[in-house]
Amino acid sequence: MAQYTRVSGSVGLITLQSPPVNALSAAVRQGIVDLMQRALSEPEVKSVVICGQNGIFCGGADIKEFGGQMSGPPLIPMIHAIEAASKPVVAAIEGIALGGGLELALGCHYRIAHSKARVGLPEVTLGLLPGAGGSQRLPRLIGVPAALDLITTGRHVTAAEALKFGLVDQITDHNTVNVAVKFAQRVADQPLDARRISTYPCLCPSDVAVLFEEVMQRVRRTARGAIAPIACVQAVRAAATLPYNQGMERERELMATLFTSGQARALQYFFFAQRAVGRWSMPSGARWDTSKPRPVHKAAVIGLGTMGRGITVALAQAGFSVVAVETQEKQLMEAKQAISGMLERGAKRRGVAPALDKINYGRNIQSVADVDLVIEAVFEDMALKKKVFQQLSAVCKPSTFLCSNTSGLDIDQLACQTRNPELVVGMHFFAPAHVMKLLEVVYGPKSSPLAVATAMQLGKKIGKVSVAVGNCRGFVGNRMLKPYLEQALFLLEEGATPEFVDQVLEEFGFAMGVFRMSDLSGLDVGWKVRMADGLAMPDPTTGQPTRLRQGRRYSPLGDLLCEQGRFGQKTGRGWYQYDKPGSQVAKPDPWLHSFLDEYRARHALVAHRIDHQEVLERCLYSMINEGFRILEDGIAAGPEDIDVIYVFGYSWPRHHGGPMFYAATVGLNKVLERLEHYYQAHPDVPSLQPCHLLRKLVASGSPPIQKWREVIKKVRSQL
Ligand SMILES: CC(C)(COP(=O)(O)OP(=O)(O)OC[C@H]1O[C@@H](n2cnc3c(N)ncnc32)[C@H](O)[C@@H]1OP(=O)(O)O)[C@@H](O)C(=O)NCCC(=O)NCCSC(=O)C[C@@H](O)CCCCCCCCCCCCC(=O)O
Repeated sequence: MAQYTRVSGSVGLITLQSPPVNALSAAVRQGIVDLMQRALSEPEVKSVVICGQNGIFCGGADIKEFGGQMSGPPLIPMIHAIEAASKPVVAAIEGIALGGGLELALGCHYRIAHSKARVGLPEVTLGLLPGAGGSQRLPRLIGVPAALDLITTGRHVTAAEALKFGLVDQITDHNTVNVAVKFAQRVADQPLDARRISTYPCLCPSDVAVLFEEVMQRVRRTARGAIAPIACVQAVRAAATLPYNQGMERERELMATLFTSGQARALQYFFFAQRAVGRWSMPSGARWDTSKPRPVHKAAVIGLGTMGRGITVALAQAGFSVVAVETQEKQLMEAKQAISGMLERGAKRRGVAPALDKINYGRNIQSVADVDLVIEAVFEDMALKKKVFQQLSAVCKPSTFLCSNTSGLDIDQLACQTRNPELVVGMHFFAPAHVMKLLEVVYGPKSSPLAVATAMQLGKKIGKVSVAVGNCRGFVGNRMLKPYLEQALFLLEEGATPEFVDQVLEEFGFAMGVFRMSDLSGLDVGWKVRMADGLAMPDPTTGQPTRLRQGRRYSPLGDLLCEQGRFGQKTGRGWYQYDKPGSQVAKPDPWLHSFLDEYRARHALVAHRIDHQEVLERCLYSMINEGFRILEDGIAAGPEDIDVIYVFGYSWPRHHGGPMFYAATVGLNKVLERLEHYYQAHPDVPSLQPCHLLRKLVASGSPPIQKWREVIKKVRSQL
């Protein structure tokens, strides 16, 4: 919807009204078309201002409409009509002008922005391109290099940057609509020919062909199989090389391909999934909208290893006072230096002062007595963590929230060490903690909704996408990783190489295949966990068959490498070889290939040809199967939670939507059928046995992912 008022006698003011972001729904587009006609037909009206209600210009096309039948006036002719109008039209940009919102503003003859406004063309993040003329007008207005940057990254720019680009004509700190109205009055009689961007020539640098080639190569390298960034470059190339009308035709063709693509559907699903995880719920019925967080002013971090340092930086950068504790003097000094460096580099990048004074360092746990919330980040050892929680419970004020950054240990056991177990939750950060967006907030059986709400809010304040999950070994992310890693090792036993498995996973879109990732994070990390679990013991000590543990197939390959001191990048050898310890360039290692041959011979394993499909299906479907088990167990409330965790925490390619969305795209019946096939071939691998919920969903006709929660509820109520 849109509203029309006449202001100052001669200005027609059109206000977009569609909360929360004034998206260009069919009703809004209809409103604009009707009200533009009215403004143009009223002789007293000499110029027009378009603005949005509640201090927000426009968040772009209404993404919710994309899934269904589009109705109402189309955007492109609407914007053309505005540009062709005989009276000046001024966009008054407050808050945001994004996507179709900015394209609307580009169709206006002038743009006035509030100094705090942000503008951009983020369509690429939704699997689209700026398909309402944005790919053709923006390069004509601000030049090809800047337009390529904005359109291929989808980044939002500040009003100041927009002014520098020439994207807006003026910025103001005052009431933008009032300033725009005055401006509209001033330009009422000005000729409009020079204000219609579609008539501008597209100014290109002399080496434009080289520029496009370079950008295309960069985009292909970083897109990890996403098609929209490539289409964005092609659309801007059309602006640079073709007359406007032909460029628009090319934009339409490219958009038509993207609009109906699976990638666009996945990315749009993911847009809403990211927002849905904020509306958390617990099996007890506690919810985000009925649980109030308590404010946190001062926090503490215990243990300043890699994780503790990153968490300290994230808290300080967000303005929290932090007490950072490390008991060993030498480690404390090293940590202080490292944290200061991280803060200084971050501040330099963002053009602000480093938040060094937000942190007080100490060696004594007593120094956290008055904080509101503590995040324990000591070594991943249950006995050690229990001791720390006992100390914290004795030292801190009774209302202090005690959180653990464990990546998978039992939160309940930690809660049991404290006086107030209801104030204990997991806050599982991902390394590097000041960079990675994901935070798993883990509630145990005793955690209160207050503690969950507080940790979720703290996560939001430090810029994380926080997902509330239940307490189980590995929580959501690491629990699903286990069958994935396991399958990768089994594939090596059966004849694959690390390079081949990684190549398949990287072609699928992971930033790194499983073995390169394992070399990066260090093979010894998992080895220590397996030792603690009594799994990684050499046979003579336990009398266990090498390839069987607790009645299940087990691959000791990772343990055998660790026994040889091959811990990955840091030792210069792992699943790959590196020029020197610490080097990041992974090279296939002939030693490893011989080692695998000998291993197979020793265990009478006959290598068979493993193809692309088998790698993908076994690695991904076993992980997805665990995802269904997690939903069945109530550890995650819905598939969106799992998908957000995987995209933000495990580099799952966003254009595949996340593992659960991917399963829906592949078809649940196909996933089930392939798991059945592999389980039959490997009956000693329980993670390949299709879980009950997956069977139930297939039996219910494989409903769309948005309806899974209903089936999950039924399955859980029958447990
Ligand atoms: C706007 C934001 C920055 C606000 O952030 P904030 O943190 O304040 O709030 P939230 O993110 O939580 O959002 C609040 C609330 O609003 C919902 N929402 C936000 N934006 C939209 C939107 N654009 N549409 C619908 N809903 C929106 C959000 O979901 C929240 O609600 P919820 O209930 O979920 O909590 C931030 O929200 C943001 O970044 N928004 C997205 C901005 C964006 O990406 N805009 C671009 C949209 S795409 C676009 O504009 C496309 C246009 O270029 C062109 C369209 C042309 C269409 C032509 C179609 C041609 C088709 C051809 C097909 C041919 C086929 C054939 O030939 O057959």
